Amino acid sequence: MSDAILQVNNLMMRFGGIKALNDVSLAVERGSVTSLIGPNGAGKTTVFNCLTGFYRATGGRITLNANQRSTDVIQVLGQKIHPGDWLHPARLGSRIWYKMFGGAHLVNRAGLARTFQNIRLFREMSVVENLLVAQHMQVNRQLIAGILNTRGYREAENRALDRAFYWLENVDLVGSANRLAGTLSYGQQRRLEIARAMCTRPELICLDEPAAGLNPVETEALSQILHRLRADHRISVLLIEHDMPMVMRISDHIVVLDHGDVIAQGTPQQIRHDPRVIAAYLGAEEEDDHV
Ligand SMILES: Nc1ncnc2c1ncn2[C@@H]1O[C@H](COP(=O)(O)OP(=O)(O)OP(=O)(O)O)[C@@H](O)[C@H]1O
Repeated sequence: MSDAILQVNNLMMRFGGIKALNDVSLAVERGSVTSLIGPNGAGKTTVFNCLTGFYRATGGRITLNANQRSTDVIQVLGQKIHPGDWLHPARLGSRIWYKMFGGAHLVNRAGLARTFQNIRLFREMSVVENLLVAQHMQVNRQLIAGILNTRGYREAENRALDRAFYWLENVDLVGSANRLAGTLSYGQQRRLEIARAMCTRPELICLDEPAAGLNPVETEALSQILHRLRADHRISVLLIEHDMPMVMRISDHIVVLDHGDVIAQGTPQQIRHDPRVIAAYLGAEEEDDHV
């Protein structure tokens, strides 16, 4: 039986006249690694941006089933108010509420975290500070509690520190905890981004090209981390990646986008031999060289 942590139905995204996403439907099974692949400009990052609230989708439905509840992502990001809503006070009230207080933070709180194609760390902060900042939504932030240094405040701070070191250990960065994030190697910064996302306690993590710019040793270390996220922590992973050997090795399910449409989905074995994928993404005559 299907147990999808993320269900995307008929997602559409337009930028003026450009249709970045036409009609995208996909599902991420709980505890799986699902990869989103496709040629440059296919719409992969746009899907991530719609999932995480960086863009407000033009149409479709996104349902996140995490933290023991179902979240309508498009609703919590805040939708336009339509004239018909005035006839339904409850719906109108909810729309006004999410217009005022909704946003990407609610998607994160519902159990989804992401990393970016271009690394976005606080470069002038230490590694551990980057992880503490990520937790500010969960930590007791009351000004008075901080000034009085109450027991509750200290306990919350200690828990945040424990969680930061827990994830630093998982991504093999404990030894660099006090270094400035900007001084880490590229591979280390990528791993720190994953640790930072994990500090927000997601059940689904969306990684945008985490292997970009990594050497083979770093790529292997990254694959191991993703394997542990799933095996040891039951985290579901949605991955955008151009490194085909890695995608084929670690994915349970692959979704292929081209020009804003899903042109194929299936197991790595099925995708490897799908003629539409080969034609659109890899070049039919170069099949053996790339996959
Ligand atoms: N903010 C934006 N404004 C206008 N067009 C955009 C915007 N964001 C994306 N697009 C367009 O949407 C299409 C899909 O872009 P997207 O970045 O999602 O592709 P991608 O599959 O992630 O590509 P890549 O593999 O190169 O990162 C492209 O034609 C792009 O130019």
